[in-house]
Amino acid sequence: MTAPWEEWDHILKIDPDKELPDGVTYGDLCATGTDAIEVGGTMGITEANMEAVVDACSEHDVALYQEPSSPDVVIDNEALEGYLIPTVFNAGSPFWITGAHKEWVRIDDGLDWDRTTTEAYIVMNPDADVATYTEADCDLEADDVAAYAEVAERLFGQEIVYLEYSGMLGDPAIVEAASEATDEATLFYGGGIHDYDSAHAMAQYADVVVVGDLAHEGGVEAVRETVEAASDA
Ligand SMILES: CC(C)=CCC/C(C)=C/CC/C(C)=C/CC/C(C)=C/COP(=O)(O)OP(=O)(O)O
Ligand SMILES: O=P(O)(O)OC[C@@H](O)CO
Ligand SMILES: [Mg+2]
Repeated sequence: MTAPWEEWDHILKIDPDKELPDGVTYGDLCATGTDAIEVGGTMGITEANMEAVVDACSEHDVALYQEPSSPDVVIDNEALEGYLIPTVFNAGSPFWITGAHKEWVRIDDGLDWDRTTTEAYIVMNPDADVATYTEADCDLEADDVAAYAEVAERLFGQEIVYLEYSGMLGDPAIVEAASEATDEATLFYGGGIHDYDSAHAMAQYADVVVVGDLAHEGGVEAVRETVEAASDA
């Protein structure tokens, strides 16, 4: 059976702790042509702000996924297609690799495994909240990244490898290296995509590009351009 993300080119990541630009609604963002909305962020995430965004998007015809940053913000909402759970391969503490996951399973006894998948994160921008939060070792060359991607796919059976440059545009040569190192896994790229060209540059090598801050800082047209670039690439 094909997983949904194998068919995707573009994800819009909405951070429930951030405002939308003036005049932009969640409905407008859902209608940009993106393949899926991922609701998540690192700081300031609560069950309440997660619910609010999921409810606002649920009236629109787009696949909705939650990407929780910790077990206590996972919500049980029928509008969700599924849960994409990060595990940070280059984290400084095992808590962000398997520890938080163990706590989640220990505390919650009704997990919906059929709708739950992990994302094997490789965090690349040392200045991003997610890097400080997980104490990630971002001092990685292309061959390190390629090796992490291969380990994620081959040794850990990860369906999704996520190259995360949150807040900055990454190096296309590194995205290319990760792409060459993966075969079955779907490669997500996220970070700094702000227009057609930046989306196109990353989508040449990544299977799926993730656009985050632009949803909060740009306009609907800017997001739409990135959707077009991802499908053209
Ligand atoms: C086990 C469960 C349910 C959760 C744990 C999940 C893990 C390991 C989370 C650690 C990595 C993390 C915080 C992922 C969240 C998604 C993400 C990277 C959002 C973008 O981060 P930034 O752009 O740095 O954050 P802000 O935009 O909020 O500053
Ligand atoms: O916010 P930006 O920089 O677009 O990054 C997108 C996403 O990868 C963040 O988790
Ligand atoms: Mg961000």
